Amino acid sequence: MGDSAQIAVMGVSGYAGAELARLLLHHPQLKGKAPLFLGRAESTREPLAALHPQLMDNNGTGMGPEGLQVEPFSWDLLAERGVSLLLLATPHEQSRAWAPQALERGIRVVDLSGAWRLREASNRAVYKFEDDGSPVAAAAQAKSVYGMPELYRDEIRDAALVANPGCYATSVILPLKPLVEAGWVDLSRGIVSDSKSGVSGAGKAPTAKTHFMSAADNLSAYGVFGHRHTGELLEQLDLEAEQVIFTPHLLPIPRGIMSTIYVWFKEPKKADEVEALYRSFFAQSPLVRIFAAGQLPQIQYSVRTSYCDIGFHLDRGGRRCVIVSCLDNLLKGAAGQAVQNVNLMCGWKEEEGLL
Ligand SMILES: NC(=O)C1=CN([C@@H]2O[C@H](COP(=O)(O)OP(=O)(O)OC[C@H]3O[C@@H](n4cnc5c(N)ncnc54)[C@H](OP(=O)(O)O)[C@@H]3O)[C@@H](O)[C@H]2O)C=CC1
Ligand SMILES: CC(=O)N[C@@H](CCC(=O)OP(=O)(O)O)C(=O)O
Repeated sequence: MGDSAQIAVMGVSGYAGAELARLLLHHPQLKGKAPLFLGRAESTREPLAALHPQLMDNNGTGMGPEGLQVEPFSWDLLAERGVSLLLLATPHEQSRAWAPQALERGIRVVDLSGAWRLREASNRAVYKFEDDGSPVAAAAQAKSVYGMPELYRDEIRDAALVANPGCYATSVILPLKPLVEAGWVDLSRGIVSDSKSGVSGAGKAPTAKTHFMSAADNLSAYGVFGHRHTGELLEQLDLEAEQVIFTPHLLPIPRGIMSTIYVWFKEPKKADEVEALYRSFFAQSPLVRIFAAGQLPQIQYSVRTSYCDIGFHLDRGGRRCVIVSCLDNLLKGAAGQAVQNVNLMCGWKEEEGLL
């Protein structure tokens, strides 16, 4: 598919859409083959650079005001332009409606929303999808691959529908997966993930929660025992609800996530064993950076990159371990991971255009 892929981005006017546009416009495999950028069906055509001046170039031929346009969405336009891969950076409900329609037309999809991430109806219930259980939704769900390349690289290559993971979920699943899979974690003591996100995680529409007066100079917890990313943790780490407590917090910064994760090991471990396990698990994963034992990532190291950074501290007894992971919610938590999936689907190097 690689050379012939015509990519389209729906939701380019949003935060994640803007990052998708930036990454794809600079992608080495897409030189001279700009994606089709789409707005709502009822929108009017407008220059991409008018919407996102940060994407303007200085010669007026490429991304400048006379260059790329954002077109109103229509399936006819997608057919006319030969779109073969559609990126949906749209709310869950829109992605839920459009992904099956794209699949029906033979168009592959990478969906950045939560519409297709969850296998279990009990975990999907948090979204209250009206079509849940319908044959169309069930058929699309059956095709959906959880878009975390570090876990599902091979399945993603051939997938028709890739469900890009949640931003918090990425920051919790990646650091826990090696430890849980190795059977090291004492699940009877439970796992706690204390996770914090910058405000762009909530999207561009201002709300009471994200209003400057609420978010600035503040730190608040929310979604306790009920955040919709909990289901992703349970499914991807094969955990029972009682085995994990995940609490998100809103940080007064524009972007970036830090998850501080507390686990007990069943048996005492040495720091170099833990580091070796991480290094071996992610040896083929160019977008995960493992910090040396005792060194911890900070949000500022991974913000505006597509990396997930992981570090840990082990206590002297070797059983209590605090793991810290950081990523940029709009990149490894959204658009960067989506482009990583596009790379795999097109047969390109996983990290192409992302380093
Ligand atoms: N922000 C983040 O950190 C992350 C976001 N995501 C997911 O990615 C998706 C996009 O998120 P984000 O960019 O933050 O959201 P934004 O709110 O910033 O952007 C949403 C986009 O969807 C479009 N849109 C909204 N409603 C409709 C509609 N009814 N019909 C058509 N288009 C519509 C908007 O267009 P318009 O400008 O016309 O309103 C805009 O382009 C969401 O599903 C989100 O859950 C996933 C991981 C992280
Ligand atoms: C700070 C903030 O509000 N973050 C969002 C998570 C963003 C994300 O990952 O998006 P999905 O909606 O695609 O799951 C939240 O907690 O709802």
